[in-house]
Amino acid sequence: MAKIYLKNINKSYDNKAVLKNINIVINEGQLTVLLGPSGSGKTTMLHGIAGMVDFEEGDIFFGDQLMNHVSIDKRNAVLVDQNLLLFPHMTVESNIAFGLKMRRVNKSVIKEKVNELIRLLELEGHEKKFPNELSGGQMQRVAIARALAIEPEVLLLDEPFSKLDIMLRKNMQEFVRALQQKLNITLIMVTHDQEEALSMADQVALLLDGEIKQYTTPNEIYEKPVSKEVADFFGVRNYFEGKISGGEFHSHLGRFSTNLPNCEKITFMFRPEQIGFGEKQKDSIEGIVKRRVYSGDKVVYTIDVRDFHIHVSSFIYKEFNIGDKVYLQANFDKAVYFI
Ligand SMILES: Nc1ncnc2c1ncn2[C@@H]1O[C@H](COP(=O)(O)OP(=O)(O)OP(=O)(O)O)[C@@H](O)[C@H]1O
Repeated sequence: MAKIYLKNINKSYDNKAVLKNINIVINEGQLTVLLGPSGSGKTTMLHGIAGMVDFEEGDIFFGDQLMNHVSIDKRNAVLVDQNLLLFPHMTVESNIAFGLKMRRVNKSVIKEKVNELIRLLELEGHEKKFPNELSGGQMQRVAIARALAIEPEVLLLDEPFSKLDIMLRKNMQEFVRALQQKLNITLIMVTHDQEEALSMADQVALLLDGEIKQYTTPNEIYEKPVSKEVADFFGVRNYFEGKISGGEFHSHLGRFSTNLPNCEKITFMFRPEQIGFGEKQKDSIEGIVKRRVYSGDKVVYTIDVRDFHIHVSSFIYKEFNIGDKVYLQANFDKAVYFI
């Protein structure tokens, strides 16, 4: 069911378009990630949903209710960003209870709710601490607990883990994903980190220069990018251009069998892990190892093929040295292509 619908949204700052004709339906009870590089408009979009920024054109709906002129406090969408803004003079408990106190909720109900959130966010033993006595991850969990206390319809997270170190970041990613699934909340998260987006999201919207270029599942956006610019964002390094005629792909690298129909111009896309090393045979690409970069679980090779560079990643058990002659295998029947 659609929870949030942004319809024909446009926004500009100083005559520069920051959001361009955004149309997106965000599903209820799912984790949707707005992904994109710095300056692509992610935060502006999130702030627009929260009611902190007015869109110039277009409509925003929560369910079937038009929210364009509904103020921040009436939207029931709570934003947590990297600054957290916990109240420094209040304990963990008081921070979490704050929104409920403001709403004049009955004291015993507040106590019950706070205890529940302390348990849920694994903050037991920290109830009486002040924010400066907490670790980064604990502060993050308090901020999320405080946001959840008022039972928002939508939780909005803006780069929530960007200040955490890598281990804590991974823990918090797993924690928040599990929490979102357990509570079945609608969560919209902004990040520029593709790994974070792919590992956490039900749906990913890729924003480039104020436009949504693709909006789909993590698997689909990674495996089947709709354009070269989407593929580039996910770090594709190999594009082979050419034409197809008579069951063969003709390119400057040679001719390769394919079952695609004739076509004057086509670009195949291969990730480094989609090209393999093999024996010399029909359709293999002969090249020389120019560079090898070891990165723990794999080695990434740059292979020189007639002045063209092909990037191949391989598990450690296939070891080649600079100057080695190698034969590459690329399956043009299974590859993604752009026409
Ligand atoms: N209040 C503002 N006044 C003027 N320009 C703004 C304002 N807020 C954002 N911008 C501009 O709008 C563009 C998009 O900004 P936004 O913060 O939405 O991008 P972002 O994708 O969230 O980037 P980041 O990951 O760096 O936060 C940027 O060029 C930014 O400089």
